[in-house]
Amino acid sequence: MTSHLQGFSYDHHHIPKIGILLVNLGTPQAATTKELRRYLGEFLWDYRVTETPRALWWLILHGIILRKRPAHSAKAYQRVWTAEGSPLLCISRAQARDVQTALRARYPAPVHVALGMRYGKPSIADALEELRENQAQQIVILPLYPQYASPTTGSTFDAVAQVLTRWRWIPDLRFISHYHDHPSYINALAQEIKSYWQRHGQGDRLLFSYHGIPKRFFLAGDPYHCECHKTSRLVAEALQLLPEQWEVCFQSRFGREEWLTPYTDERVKTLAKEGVPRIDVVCPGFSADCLETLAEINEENRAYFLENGGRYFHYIPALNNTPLHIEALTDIVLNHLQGLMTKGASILSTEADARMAQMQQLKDRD
Ligand SMILES: C=CC1=C(C)c2cc3[nH]c(cc4nc(cc5[nH]c(cc1n2)c(C)c5CCC(=O)O)C(CCC(=O)O)=C4C)c(C)c3C=C
Ligand SMILES: [Fe+2]
Ligand SMILES: [Fe+2]
Repeated sequence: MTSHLQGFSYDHHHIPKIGILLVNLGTPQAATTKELRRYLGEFLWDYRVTETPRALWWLILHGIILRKRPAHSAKAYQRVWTAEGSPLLCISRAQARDVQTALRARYPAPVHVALGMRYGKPSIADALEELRENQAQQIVILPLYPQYASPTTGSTFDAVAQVLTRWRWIPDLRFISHYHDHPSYINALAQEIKSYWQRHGQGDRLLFSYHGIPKRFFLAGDPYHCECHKTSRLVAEALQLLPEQWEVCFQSRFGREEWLTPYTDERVKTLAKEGVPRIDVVCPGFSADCLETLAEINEENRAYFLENGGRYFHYIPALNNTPLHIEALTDIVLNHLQGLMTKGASILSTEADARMAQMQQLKDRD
């Protein structure tokens, strides 16, 4: 079926099939010391994560870290583990399913969404294979890290590129390197916080807590710190908060060197000691609840706050697969798909929109 609107010849069967690759960090397959040793060994061997000379790091990793940390981490994972396994994996699966449903409702060509984990399973290789089997001709890669960081987003790119070195025929590709200021993402955060406050009341201070990175990476030019601050400022503006009502802090430091500051645990203790009775903590850098939010924030930092004289500690859950988050992720993908569709044609973005509408009409006629 061919249509000749606005000078474009458009054959419905030539609308390319789209593959979406959602990626998150990954998680151990069981909350056991043995599996944690394997998982942490893979994760912490990634040069993007440590940027330490290999020979030296091998000695530190195998001689020190992998002796004690796996048992300690296994205990932490056991506290958050569910009947269906790791929360991060369960939630990521639900996100992939729901984004696929939403995209199929909004995009006129066949869409398949696959989930890949940077470390562990399902791997990025598994997910790309799933897209290949579904004959995806164009692939959009969406790492589920709103703020770009080399150890997370950059490492995802490396892993995708590594798999593609074995592909004969490389599809059209689009890599979404960040969405820290996308209006739909900011809106989802602001609405979820507002709705939380409507149900539980609003605290005296809102802490935006992000996973840290070594300060060394920031000084070398990683945009992560800046993007965390921008997300927080945009959400605070959307909520019409005064400067004294919110602050940014960084959690989950690892190793001895200095990381991004202020540290979440120190701020939580200080606020309690200063007599701030109630704080709300939100973690916009985690697209899904995981060990770092469920155990570190909602258990450990809650305890620090209450032990030091704080009265009420409220953790506002991650966006997970809430409808507004799915809508935001779908919007982000669609923005990039429009870019892919206009490839090779010199048309303005308004005309690209018109073409989308035209394709939708073709679909409706089927
Ligand atoms: C959201 C962004 C993340 C950044 C940036 C990040 C950097 C980073 N992380 C480590 C070390 C560890 N992180 C661990 C867990 C973990 N980290 C993220 C996200 C970011 N990390 C998530 C979502 C998770 C949870 C995974 C889960 O299964 O629930 C761990 C493992 C747990 C533990 O043993 O503490 C380590 C180790 C470094 C070194 C780093 C930046 C250089
Ligand atoms: Fe799938
Ligand atoms: Fe981490």
